[in-house]
This record gives sequence, structure tokens and C-alpha cells, in this order.
Amino acid sequence: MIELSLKKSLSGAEGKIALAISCQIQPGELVGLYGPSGAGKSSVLRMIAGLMRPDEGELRVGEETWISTEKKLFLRPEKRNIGMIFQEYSIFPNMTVYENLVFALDKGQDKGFVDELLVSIGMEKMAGQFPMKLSGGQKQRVALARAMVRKPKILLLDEPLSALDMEMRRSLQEYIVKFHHEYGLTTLLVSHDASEITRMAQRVLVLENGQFSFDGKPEAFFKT
Ligand SMILES: Nc1ncnc2c1ncn2[C@@H]1O[C@H](COP(=O)(O)OP(=O)(O)OP(=O)(O)O)[C@@H](O)[C@H]1O
Repeated sequence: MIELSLKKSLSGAEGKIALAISCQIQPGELVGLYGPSGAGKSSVLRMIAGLMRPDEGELRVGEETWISTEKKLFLRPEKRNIGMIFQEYSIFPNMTVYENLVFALDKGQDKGFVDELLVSIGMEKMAGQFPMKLSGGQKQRVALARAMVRKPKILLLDEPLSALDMEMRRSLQEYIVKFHHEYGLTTLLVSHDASEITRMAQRVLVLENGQFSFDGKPEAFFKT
């Protein structure tokens, strides 16, 4: 279970936001994170990943404490077993698909898992291609596989589909849901797309004015 209670003062073009959020996420949940632009959705993911420090609060994952400002505890990002995908394609252009995946392996980790992932994303025949030759959807499939190489238990997705056309978007949605089930993940998906969240997630957290203003079934929120 992920249990978080975090505070962070954010400041941007539209002024200050006092982010003060708390929630519990059960293992195996696929949760959508929705809210207006600039509400702090990416910041929530970044704090979970260890890429941003909260001003105050606690983050517990299973038996581990990843953040406790009270105990002055902050687990480094590389120690957190997390996979992450962003909107922008984050694969290395100078490496083939295969090399991109192998590069993400832990020291001493078996390369066999890379072959399994290539099959899972339907790209085993494209292992020798460079990203330049791939479509946006294929690049994001590689990014998804790369995020999975170290067998994370948590997958954080920051609008990974928003640069894709509808057909590729649908296809990648299916890959994400498949991976979520196949690898027993707990997944958090930031998206601006109500239909995407409704299709993929069992639960949506709506971030507004620094707080979760809704926590429940996507159908219940988006029908209003
Ligand atoms: N390290 C930081 N410290 C303080 N404020 C920050 C920091 N990083 C980002 N911000 C500000 O926090 C606010 C929320 O940004 P964030 O990217 O988390 O929102 P978002 O909901 O993901 O937005 P979008 O939907 O447009 O991607 C912005 O005003 C941003 O400038």
C-alpha cells in the first residue's frame, strides 16, 4: 500500500499553490490523477519518485518509509522501485530499441527479461531499430518496456499518451493496462482526458486548489 500525506508550496506563473494532499492507494490499483493545468499533478508524481522534496509530510510504501520530514528521512530516487514514463519521449536516440532496454538493466540482471519485454510490446522484430525510425506510439511502447526493466512495483505515468493520435493512444492504453495486470503493478496515471481515465482507471483522484477534491469512481465524477 502507498500511504502519503505531503505538503509542498508550489509557485508558478499563476501564483502560489499550497499543496496539501493525503491518500492511500492499495496494491494493484490503477488510479487516475486529474485536475486543471498547473494544479500540481506532476509534482505529486515527482514527490513519489523522489525527484521533488516535500516541505513536510510522509510517504510510506508497504513496510518502507520513503519520506518522513519529521524523521529527516528521504530515500534517494534510485532506491525507489519505480517505473516512470513522461509525455516527451525519453528514450535515447543514439541507441537501438534493444540497447535502450539493456541500458536500463541493473548490474548482474539477466538480459532474458529484455527479450520477454520486447515480445510483450510486440517489438521483438524491431529490436535493432533506432528510435528515429519509430512512430510516436512505438517510442512510447519502448519507454513503457524500459520503465519495466527493473521490475518495479509502482508505475508512474505523466501524460504519456497526450502526444499520440487517437489510434496509437488507444493501442498504448491497452499495453499499459496489460502491463499493469501482468506485472502486478500499482499505477498512477496523470491525464487530462476524462474518457481515458474512465476507460483505464478504477479510481480517480481530482486535484484542485492544492487538495484532492474528489476520490472515487471515474464514472461518478465525470458524469457530473
Ligand atoms: N520545484 C518546484 N518548486 C516550486 N514550484 C514548482 C516546482 N516545480 C513546479 N512548480 C510549480 O508548481 C505548479 C504545478 O506544476 P505541475 O507541473 O505539478 O502541475 P500539473 O498539474 O502537472 O500541470 P499540467 O497539467 O499543466 O502538466 C506550477 O505552477 C509550477 O511552476
